[in-house]
Amino acid sequence: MAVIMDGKVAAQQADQEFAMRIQKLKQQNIIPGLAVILIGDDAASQVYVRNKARRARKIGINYQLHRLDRGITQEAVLQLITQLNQDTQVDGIMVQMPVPKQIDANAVMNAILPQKDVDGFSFANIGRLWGNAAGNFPATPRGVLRLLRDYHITIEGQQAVVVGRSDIVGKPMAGLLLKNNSTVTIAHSKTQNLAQVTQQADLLIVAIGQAEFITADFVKPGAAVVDVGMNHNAAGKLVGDVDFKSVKQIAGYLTPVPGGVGPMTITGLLEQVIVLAEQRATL
Ligand SMILES: Nc1nc2c(c(=O)[nH]1)N[C@@H](CN(C=O)c1ccc(C(=O)N[C@@H](CCC(=O)O)C(=O)O)cc1)CN2
Ligand SMILES: [Mg+2]
Repeated sequence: MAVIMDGKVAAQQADQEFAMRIQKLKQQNIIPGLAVILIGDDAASQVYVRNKARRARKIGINYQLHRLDRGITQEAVLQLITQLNQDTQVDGIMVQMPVPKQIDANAVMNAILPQKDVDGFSFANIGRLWGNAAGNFPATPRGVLRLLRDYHITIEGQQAVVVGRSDIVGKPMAGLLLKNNSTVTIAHSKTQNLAQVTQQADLLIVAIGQAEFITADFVKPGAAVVDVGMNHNAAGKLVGDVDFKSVKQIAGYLTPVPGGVGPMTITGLLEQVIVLAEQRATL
């Protein structure tokens, strides 16, 4: 039976560490600032943004939410970003995804100053990730790495398979695993013989957006399996991309949904904000 990697507990522990780091910054008169832009009324986004606000404020981050109407123009969003780019109290800016159709997500993300782009979605930061330079990297992959480390799971030299190639999770996850010396394969919906590929994985990271798709026959015995998926099954229950019941019998480690990667995504974001404020403190 797999060890269940508890993202809620790991996130609480991280928050304690973050609160202490922020205390130190406050002694230097630095308060980490995070500005979140939420466009429209996507129901899931409202929940995530609320969770971010609660955790950010609890540890002492100066959190500001900018709620924009679903019909807002791209120009108005860019104007707000310009204003936040210039605000010296704001260390990090992020635009909650997804955005409405009239907004060009790439244009918006690239308008954020690379050093304030806490999501690491701008081309400048993507280049830094793959160019092996220091930069801001996406929250979910950061959170996943932290969770693996908290459970003392070896990353270096291991066969890692990332299933999914999204810009938010799959690609940056692969980049960060490579940076940490895993041997990395990216598989996706067009991969042939997917089970044969995933069966090689010591670290299996799944982000394909298909409810309970990865069953025990995809998993190497003893592997660490990380489920990034969030789907609603036929009964309306929140489930991951991994079939928890069967995979639990064969994996060495497994994340639940909910309570696995989700809370660690917020951890990854908060940590990036604090790192940026710590950099400001050294200026
Ligand atoms: N600009 C960004 N947009 C989005 C990101 C991102 O990192 N940057 N990631 C996701 C949404 N997300 C954070 O923004 C996020 C998703 C899920 C959770 C979470 O805590 N999930 C809970 C379940 C919550 C529920 O009941 O629905 C869990 O898994 O336990 C936090 C943050 C897409 N957009
Ligand atoms: Mg998904």
